[in-house]
Amino acid sequence: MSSEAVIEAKNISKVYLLYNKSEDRLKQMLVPRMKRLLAPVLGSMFPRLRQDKPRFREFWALRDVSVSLMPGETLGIIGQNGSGKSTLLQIICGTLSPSAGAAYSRGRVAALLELGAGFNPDFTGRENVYLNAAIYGLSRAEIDQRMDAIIEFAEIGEHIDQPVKTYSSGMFVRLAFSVIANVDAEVLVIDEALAVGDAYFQQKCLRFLRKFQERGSIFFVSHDTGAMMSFCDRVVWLQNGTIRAQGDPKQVCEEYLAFLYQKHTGVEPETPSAASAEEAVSTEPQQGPDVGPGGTEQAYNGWGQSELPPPANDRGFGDMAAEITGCQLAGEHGQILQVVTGGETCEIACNFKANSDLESVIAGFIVKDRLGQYIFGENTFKETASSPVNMSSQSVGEARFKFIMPTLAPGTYTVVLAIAGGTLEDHVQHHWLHEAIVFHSQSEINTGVLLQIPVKSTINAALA
Ligand SMILES: Nc1ncnc2c1ncn2[C@@H]1O[C@H](COP(=O)(O)OP(=O)(O)OP(=O)(O)O)[C@@H](O)[C@H]1O
Repeated sequence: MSSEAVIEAKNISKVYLLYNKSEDRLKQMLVPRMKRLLAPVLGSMFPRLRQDKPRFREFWALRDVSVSLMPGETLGIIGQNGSGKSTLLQIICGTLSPSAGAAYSRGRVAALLELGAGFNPDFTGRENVYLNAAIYGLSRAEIDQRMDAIIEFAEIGEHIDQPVKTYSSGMFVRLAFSVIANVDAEVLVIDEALAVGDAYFQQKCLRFLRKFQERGSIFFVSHDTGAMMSFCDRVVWLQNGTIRAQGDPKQVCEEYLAFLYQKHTGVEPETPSAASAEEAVSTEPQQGPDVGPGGTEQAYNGWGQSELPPPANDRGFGDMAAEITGCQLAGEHGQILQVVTGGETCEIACNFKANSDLESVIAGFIVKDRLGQYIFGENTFKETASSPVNMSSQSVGEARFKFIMPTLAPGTYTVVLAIAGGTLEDHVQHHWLHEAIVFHSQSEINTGVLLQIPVKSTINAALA
């Protein structure tokens, strides 16, 4: 093992023997042995006894792969389905043995691989925490000491005392992640786990992982090139069990995306055209409420007419001199939008209440993707810079942001809402909500970009 690497996999190969029929496996075990026994006696009479025809074909899931993870490094593995990512991780974690090569690790490695791996389905969540944390070397007393933190992080409430066989996949991943987050690991190995949890928990895990990056190393498998680029120091691209490229995340991901794009050329993405986006802006409001894609019909929420729904989640911070009491993402006619496709007129609205006298109130929002990357946002500062909004204690306020929804890559998005006081450069956060609104994009983007905007394209070529 090289002097500094915390994980080193050297010349790893994994070959599976694939049999056409199940009985071939047994024949493969027995027949060559019988032939070897009989050949000395009968071999001269039956020359075919000396021949040994294999009844399987070899499938190389990995072939001569070497990777190392350095201290403090976050290494990403990308690749298409079946490229060997999980196989490599399992070998690194010691849950699968390689056909050739060897993997070593240094320090406490905590892994989140297959969902439910390492959990006993009949044990309760709490019992599984003891089981799992003990595997990572924690004593009973150490686990007792951390149990509250583990339960708090997982946020699965009373389910902690139910058998885990009753858990949803989301609850599983909450508990499993919570354990690995609390065992003082030096290295975390994570296989696409974040794709399973809900949007809130993904955000929470990402906040944890970003903090963990300051002290530990991470081995991270994902199909998500956005995650790789924002999160990893280095990326390895696996293709058919071998390393196709490795190095700078942006460069490797771009090569990978170019490869995928080439593979998919000919499939036209059905994204809204520039014309349809223009229509969305200029369309006159129709009479009565409209239920758009994913919309829930409800009366139009005009200013002061009705209360907005409470925030989807109350995680956040601030001095609470102002408090966000309600919010929504709505379509052009006030219908709440849970699903967007891009190109539709949207409005984010937010109700808030002053808990003390306030000066120069600013409201803002940020749309984040599931990895917590800020995609777009706006605040009211430029509207209020010349005539600041002041509030007296117990008064209420409302902010609205109207925009055309960009065509976002498919997935779940959350909206940060914040009420602050002061200026953009110098302000105090009264109330910041990490995930005040959750919505989903069902666009057809398949080119790996985060979002598409209406673009009018032309191409000219001179005749030879
Ligand atoms: N037990 C097994 N027997 C035979 N083939 C297997 C076995 N386990 C995995 N494979 C094959 O090995 C290849 C690599 O699988 P692996 O799960 O590592 O891919 P992956 O890159 O993690 O894929 P995904 O992104 O879909 O999870 C696949 O073609 C898979 O079918």
